[in-house]
This record gives sequence, structure tokens and C-alpha cells, in this order.
Amino acid sequence: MPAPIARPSPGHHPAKAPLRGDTFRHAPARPAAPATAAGSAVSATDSGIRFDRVTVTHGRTTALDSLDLTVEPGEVMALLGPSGSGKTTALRAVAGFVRPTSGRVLIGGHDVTDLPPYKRGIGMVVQQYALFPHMKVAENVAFGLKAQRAPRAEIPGRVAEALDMVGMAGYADRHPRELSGGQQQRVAIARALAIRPRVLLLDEPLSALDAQLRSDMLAELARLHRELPHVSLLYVTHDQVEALTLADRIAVLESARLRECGTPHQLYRSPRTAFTASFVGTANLLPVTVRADGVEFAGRHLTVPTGDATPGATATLCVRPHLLGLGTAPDPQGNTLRGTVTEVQWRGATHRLHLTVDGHRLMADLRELRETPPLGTELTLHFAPQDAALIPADIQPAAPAGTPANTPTDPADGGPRHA
Ligand SMILES: Nc1ncnc2c1ncn2[C@@H]1O[C@H](COP(=O)(O)OP(=O)(O)OP(=O)(O)O)[C@@H](O)[C@H]1O
Repeated sequence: MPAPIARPSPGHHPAKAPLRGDTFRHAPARPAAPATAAGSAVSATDSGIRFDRVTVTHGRTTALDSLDLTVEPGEVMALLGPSGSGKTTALRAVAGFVRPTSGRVLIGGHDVTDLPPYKRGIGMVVQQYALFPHMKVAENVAFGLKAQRAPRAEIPGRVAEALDMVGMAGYADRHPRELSGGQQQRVAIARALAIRPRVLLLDEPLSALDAQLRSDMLAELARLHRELPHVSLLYVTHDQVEALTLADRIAVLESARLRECGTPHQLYRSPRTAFTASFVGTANLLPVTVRADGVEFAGRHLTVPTGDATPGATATLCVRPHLLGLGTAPDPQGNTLRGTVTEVQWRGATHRLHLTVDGHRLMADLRELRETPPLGTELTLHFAPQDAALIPADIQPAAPAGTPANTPTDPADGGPRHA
């Protein structure tokens, strides 16, 4: 049964709805007819996206290199990666705005590579709202429906339905300039939803908003997706918090290539590459040698799970800064490191200490540090064996001390929700 999309109640009129721009509205949980985007060649009951070895080149630049990735029906997939890694290119290939140099794009199992954008049954939201300034909110939302040649009589009801879903029912007669940034983005989302897409593409939709609004909108997007559980979401971001919060799975891109794909929990707790470890969360990456019952780091033994790593092999040990504690380990199995403080950053809930441990750089996020240790202080830190993840060194070498940390925004103190 396809997901119902909220329908306005009989007599509902957007102009008479109460003004509400702060929260999306819960859709009533009642069934509706299967959604059909008029003019779309992709049936509204089809969902899911498949990149089948998709390569996109622009002259000598490879923007996307042989991407193989499946987004399941109803799944939220975040494309996470640094600037220029190919995220937007992947999204635009699904939308039909970029043609793959090779490979195929499938939506709902149908090959859409040769279809124009308006026949793909997709909704798209981009960073800068992209509303037509001369059109009122209702006209903006109706735009996609008209482009798809939806029956004229249906359009007002569907516009009202979409605005209602994003809590903007009372704003139909305003112009975009009369709305805040957050409200404009809600209208942009309503416009994307109005065609009842089975695939919703979001390209950094929150990055123009301030931090508080971004956090609120993130929660509302999650709720909206719960109300439309059969719609697949492809969500481009370089913000790990957005990816960790919203996504069922995260695909990490680097230099046009897919580095790793997994659940937020997998990527955070057991990254397979040092790049993922440092991009999804903040990581201490230590060069180690695998031993029978742990690893050797800078001449000392550390007890950590080694899985099927071969004794004698070099590897990288990932320890999250917030999982380091001050002092010797309370547990006899715990590991101890001794380092010299080189920098202290007060971050409100925590102090971030930068230390060198036998020439290797380390960060520790410590709570309740009563006194700020002076630079040069020698400190002992500990971590539990199960709080470290071993990364095979042949995938990516560890960053040596002195290189800039690849630490984008931190997840909430104490780690991400999924961890
Ligand atoms: N039309 C184009 N012509 C030439 N090069 C392009 C074009 N579009 C993208 N590129 C290049 O392809 C690469 C990937 O670009 P893309 O926009 O997909 O990256 P991104 O990960 O979305 O980056 P950002 O986070 O900065 O938006 C970049 O090196 C970019 O310069």
C-alpha cells in the first residue's frame, strides 16, 4: 500500500487556516488513493533509486566515478562528503539535470537515464529555496503540478495539502519576500511534495538557515518522512550531524568515489576507512601494529578487539575524543596513554584537549574539568577496549601528527544519536 499523503479536509481553504510557520503538521493517518504524478513516466508507486556504475565527466574533470549505490524504497540515504566530492552531481544525475557519461540511473526499477526531469516523478529541494519571487506561495507550489499537466481542478486541493503538511497553510497568498528563510524553505519543500513524488531529492536544504532553525527543520524533516514512509530521500550534505540524524544509511563520497556506505551507527562505531572515521564524527587515528591480543602503539601494548586482522600487520586505531577519560583506567582491561597538553579549547559542555603522545597528535573531549590544565602539562588518559575501532591500514594511511585534523562539525557532545 503506497503511503498516504495528507489530504485537506472538505471545505479546507488555505487562506482560512491558522497562521503556522513553526512546525510541520502531522498528516492524518488515513489511506489515500495511490499518488500519481501526472505526466510522470515513473509510476507513483515506484520508489527507490539505483546508480548503476554512473560516471559523469566534464571535460577532464571526473565529477562522479563509477558510482554503484542503491537507495531502497522509503529509505533516507545521505550523500556525505567534502566540497567537490561529487554529491550534487549524483543528485542531479537522478533528477535528470546531468547526463551520465556512462552507466544508468534507475528509479523504482525503471531506467530513467534517457527521461527528461519532469517525467521522473521526483521532487527536489535545493539550498537557496529557488522560489519564483514574482509568484505567490500558492502559485509557486502549483508550478510543478502545472508543469506536469495535473488536472486543473485538482491543483488547488493539492497545493493546500502540500502547504498544510509543512505548516504553511496560512501563507498561500504571500510572496516569497514576505517570508523568513525557514518559511521559504518550507514552501520549497511543499512545492516538491505537491507532485506526490516517490523520490525526494534534497541538496543541502538547510545550509542557508541558522543553527537553531536548522536543528528544528531537521526534526521536522524526519517527522515528515515518517508521514511519507514510502518516499525515498536522497539527501546531500557536508554536515555530518544532518547525515547522522536523518539518514537510514550514509554514503561517504571522496574525490568523486564512493568510499563507504553503511548505517550511521556502523560508520561511526566501526568505520572501514580512516577517511570515514574522520569525516563521520571526530577521530583520533593512531598508527598501530596488530598483535595477537591487541595492538602495539608507539612501543606500548593496547588491548583492543582485532577481529580477523593479521598479527604483524600495520593498521589504524580509531578512538573518539569523547571516549577518552582522564586518569588511569578504572577497569584493569582499560588502556592508558600519557600525553602532553598542547592546546585547550573550552567548548561549553566539554574541554577539548589537544595532546601529543609519543609524537602523535590526540584530542580528548573531557567533561567536568574543574581546572584548565596549563599547556605543557603531562596527563594520563584512558579508554576501554571496546571503545576503539581497528581500521586496516591498507585502505587509508593514518594522518601523521601535525597534519590538519579533518574535523568538520562535531556531533552532539557524547556522540551521535545512532551511536
Ligand atoms: N558543469 C561542470 N563543469 C565542470 N566541472 C564541474 C561541473 N559540475 C561539477 N563539476 C566538478 O565536479 C566535481 C564535483 O562537483 P559537485 O558539485 O558534484 O561536488 P559536491 O560534492 O556537491 O561539492 P559541494 O559540496 O561544494 O557542492 C567538482 O570538482 C566540480 O568542480
